[in-house]
Amino acid sequence: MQTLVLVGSANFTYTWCPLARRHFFTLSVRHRPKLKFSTSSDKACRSYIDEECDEDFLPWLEQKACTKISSMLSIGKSAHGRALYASKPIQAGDCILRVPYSVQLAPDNLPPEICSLFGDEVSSVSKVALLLLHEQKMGQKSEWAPYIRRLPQPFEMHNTIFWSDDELEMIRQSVIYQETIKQRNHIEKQFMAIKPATDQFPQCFEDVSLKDFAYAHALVLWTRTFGDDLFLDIPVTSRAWESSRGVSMIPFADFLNHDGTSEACLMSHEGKQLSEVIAERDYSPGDQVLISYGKFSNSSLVLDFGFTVPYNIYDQAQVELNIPQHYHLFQMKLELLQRFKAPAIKDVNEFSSSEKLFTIKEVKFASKKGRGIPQSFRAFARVLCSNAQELSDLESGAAQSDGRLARSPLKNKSREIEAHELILSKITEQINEYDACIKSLGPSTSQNLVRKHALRRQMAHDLLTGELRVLKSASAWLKKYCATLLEG
Ligand SMILES: C[S@@+](CC[C@H](N)C(=O)[O-])C[C@H]1O[C@@H](n2cnc3c(N)ncnc32)[C@H](O)[C@@H]1O
Repeated sequence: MQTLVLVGSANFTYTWCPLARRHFFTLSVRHRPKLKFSTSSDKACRSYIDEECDEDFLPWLEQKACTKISSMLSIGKSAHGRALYASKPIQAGDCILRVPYSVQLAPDNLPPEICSLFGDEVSSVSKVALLLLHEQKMGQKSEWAPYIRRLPQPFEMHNTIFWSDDELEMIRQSVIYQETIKQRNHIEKQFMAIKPATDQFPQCFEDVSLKDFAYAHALVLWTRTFGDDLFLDIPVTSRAWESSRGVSMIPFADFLNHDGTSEACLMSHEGKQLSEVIAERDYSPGDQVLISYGKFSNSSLVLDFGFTVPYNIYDQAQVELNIPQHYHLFQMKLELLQRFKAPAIKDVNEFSSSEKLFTIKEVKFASKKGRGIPQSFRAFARVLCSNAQELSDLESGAAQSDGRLARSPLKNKSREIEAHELILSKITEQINEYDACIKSLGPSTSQNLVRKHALRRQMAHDLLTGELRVLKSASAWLKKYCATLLEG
């Protein structure tokens, strides 16, 4: 992306785009729709405008907020649903939208008599999900009706929790398969937790099923990305941001679509009690304005947002190392790894299960250090391949340095090769499985596929090919590393 604008201050909190805590944001212009240009730029950007939504939505929201929200953006239609387009020339530094907290939907919008019945186990996301269902049930009487009816319908949602068993089978190879099941279980537990309270208000929640709740939950969704040290424990939401009011849905701003290469982000300004987006560059009328939801891999995107991008530079793959309990000096190695608290090993249970999932990112072939393959993974393999004397050397080496075990190449070259070949063999196994899985997806052009299934098949393809690309990059680097050691 191009120029960056410094807009941060102590009063800003940056959410929804968790990594963009760098105090600068950019907006990007992509997928400019084919416009029928006329002499008037105003006319030019009208051909893709969602007339029905554009005419009443913003005036309604501005009236509710008692303030101007945007004079520069129009609501339009894109290949990815609703989107925001520049309606007039925008210059770098312009504030293109500003949504006060007062017109954001947060847990405290739920009637207090309902909220007071919830225990701590009911999450903020579940509360906002219930709020959506409550407002939906009120129909036109809801003060949020113009917003609620513009939210995607269940049939438009493609998060993996909504995939059928057959569809999920397409991605069994990916860690997303298990994450999807975990997320379904989480939603079910949340539903059980809210039910005693909602049962007391049949007028508001009668007939609300787990399916309805899962739909509303996915619109707000809080989850954690996994396997990536950078993202661990950082909340991710599908249409919601987090502010001092808790997880909040921000009407209008949530019509912005995602571009992973953009640095753009929506900022919440606690002092002014509003969320805003500042333009960092000029826009012409008709440009679609996109922001980044975060530096997410396709696995995060498909799980949390229900879409993938064809080539995702943030893709990553998980490799599992299963070590048999009878492995040479198994207990001694586990004890050593635990004592030195290698980041790869979190707790005793993980040790005794003898399994570890490592997250790999794309490795540049020319990279000297093999950036992308976690150091913890290589250290783990080094420890596993060492004999008793070498373990003792590793232990004293760690104690004398920064306390981290086996971070440098093993002195014994053939042992270093053995450790990396162990990783390589796991990755090769996985590459073969991914290859087979991708082949079994069948051709993308099959006439027999209904649109929904074709879309999900394409997502499965994007997901698997991205993870395969990452695995292959690691494999190529490891082969080169071992060959160099052999030659040396
Ligand atoms: C915050 S909403 C953005 C507005 C949305 N298009 C709508 O119609 O309301 C996020 C949703 O938009 C869609 N979306 C956003 N960016 C996308 C992209 N780059 N590719 C595909 N779908 C995208 C996905 O359905 C996603 O769950």
